[in-house]
Amino acid sequence: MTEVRSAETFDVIVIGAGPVGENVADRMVKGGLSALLIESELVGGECSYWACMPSKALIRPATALRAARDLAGSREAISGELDVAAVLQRRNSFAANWEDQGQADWVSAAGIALMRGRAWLTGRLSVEISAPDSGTHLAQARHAVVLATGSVPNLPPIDGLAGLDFWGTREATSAASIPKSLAVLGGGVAGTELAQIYSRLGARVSQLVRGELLSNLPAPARELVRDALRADGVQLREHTSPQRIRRDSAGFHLELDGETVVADQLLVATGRTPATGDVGLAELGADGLFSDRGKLITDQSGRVAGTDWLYAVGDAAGKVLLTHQGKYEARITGDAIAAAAKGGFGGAAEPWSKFAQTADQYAVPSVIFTDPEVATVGRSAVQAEADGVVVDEVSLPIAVAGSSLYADGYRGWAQLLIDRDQQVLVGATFVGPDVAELLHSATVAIVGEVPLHRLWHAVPAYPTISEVWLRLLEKLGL
Ligand SMILES: Cc1cc2nc3c(=O)[nH]c(=O)nc-3n(C[C@H](O)[C@H](O)[C@H](O)COP(=O)(O)OP(=O)(O)OC[C@H]3O[C@@H](n4cnc5c(N)ncnc54)[C@H](O)[C@@H]3O)c2cc1C
Ligand SMILES: NC(=O)c1ccc[n+]([C@@H]2O[C@H](COP(=O)([O-])OP(=O)(O)OC[C@H]3O[C@@H](n4cnc5c(N)ncnc54)[C@H](O)[C@@H]3O)[C@@H](O)[C@H]2O)c1
Repeated sequence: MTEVRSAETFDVIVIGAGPVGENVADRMVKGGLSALLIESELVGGECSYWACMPSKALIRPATALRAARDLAGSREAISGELDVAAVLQRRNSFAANWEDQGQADWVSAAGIALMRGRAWLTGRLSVEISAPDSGTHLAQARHAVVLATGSVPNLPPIDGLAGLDFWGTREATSAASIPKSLAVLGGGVAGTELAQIYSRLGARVSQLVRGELLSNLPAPARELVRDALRADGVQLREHTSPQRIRRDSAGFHLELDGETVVADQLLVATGRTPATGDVGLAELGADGLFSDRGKLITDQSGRVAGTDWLYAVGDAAGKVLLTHQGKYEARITGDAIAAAAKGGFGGAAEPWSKFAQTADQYAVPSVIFTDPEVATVGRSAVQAEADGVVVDEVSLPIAVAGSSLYADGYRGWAQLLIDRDQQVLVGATFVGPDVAELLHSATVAIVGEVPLHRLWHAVPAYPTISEVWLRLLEKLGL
């Protein structure tokens, strides 16, 4: 029989100390509850060590160099190439050298109890923790258990792949050196950002995309990113997928229809799935927790269908796989649990209320940190149509005084989607160097449902790239 080393009771238990788990625990402690946070790897999760932080740290120096090259005057001052060792060193510091003491200290200062080990749901409000060095522990929650277990990479069913030692995004974001050649499988956000990074850091990169590159984007946005990848030397192959992959002393061989791509290293970036398959949910014996697509069914407050005690947030909930949106869900869910524990909230939350994750449906901002950047928020034309909203589209190249001053030969594109009946913004896309900081203006307009006739009075400063707003509104007839 397994020896139980401790048994403790907390108001709430959070499984997974990524950015989302940390935030939901913090919010509940601020709401007056005691919280236990359980982590099996590094406190800080995927984002801090193998995703957002190291990937963006790898990208930035090459983007800054390109920006300097695009300006007469600063271009002439450039006398060398990127210092790859310095780029990797800077990346290491942004990944905290893969040590989590700083984050563990934050957890402790926030008044959250931390236990290291793998958690497993054993029943209603009950969790078992297998700690690497101290055996098995039990923990009981009075009010709620929150799953913030993140997501795991998908493995495409390609003949030969499963047995090979290839890179996932973890290896690509933490690599100590740059391979001479890299084959990237996947044309989503991660594959595209990393294809460009590795090309700019000196690898010969081939990117293989089953369908279209960044297929959810409008065509002109995809075209600008495609052009940039090709200009960086990425061999981009769309509408293709390897039938077989093998490895020998010459490297990885990706066998396509009629040709074989050979590369020293292979990066597989073909999407992620919520990490909810290995936490004891199946053994709970509860029905109806999962949708047909294998995702937990959660309500607006993050509570799992058919339960009054189990919640899921962030990648684990599978609604939006982005750090900032997971942290938004964490704030809403944490507040809902704290309020419910005090009898201040029960039942279903009103849309846009303190306890509803309404922005998940209507206003998710997202930035693809390629160069040019792609910044999107809200609904696409396809999503709007599916919601029964008739939209008017307006788009144009970004060509204003601010953009021409910003870079010689600035290339960009912007699109707004307008709800024809309500005359409010429902979606926006900006593509171009440094457009990420434009995005929040569109997010505010969507969340605030600002009428176009009022938006007309939001005057962009001259000369900034934001002037594109004015051109778009003029094109709409204002
Ligand atoms: C290459 C890459 C780049 C990205 N870049 C961005 C970006 O620029 N911006 C952005 O917004 N998003 C980005 N993302 C997405 C972002 O990383 C995730 O959305 C975010 O990490 C989700 O946070 P989370 O806390 O839900 O999960 P995670 O960060 O995955 O944390 C979950 C934690 O739970 C732990 N855990 C799991 N199961 C158990 C268990 N049974 N017991 C105990 N602990 C457990 C894990 O060890 C992990 O630490 C990127 C993703 C990738 C792959
Ligand atoms: N800047 C950011 O915010 C950022 C950066 C990287 C990742 N992320 C997040 O991380 C998550 C994972 O990123 P991702 O790029 O892996 O996922 P993704 O869903 O964006 O893209 C997956 C890609 O893999 C391809 N694919 C899937 N199955 C395949 C198969 N069997 N064979 C060939 N290709 C296949 C898809 O066609 C698609 O091109 C995303 O949901 C994204 O939100 C965000």
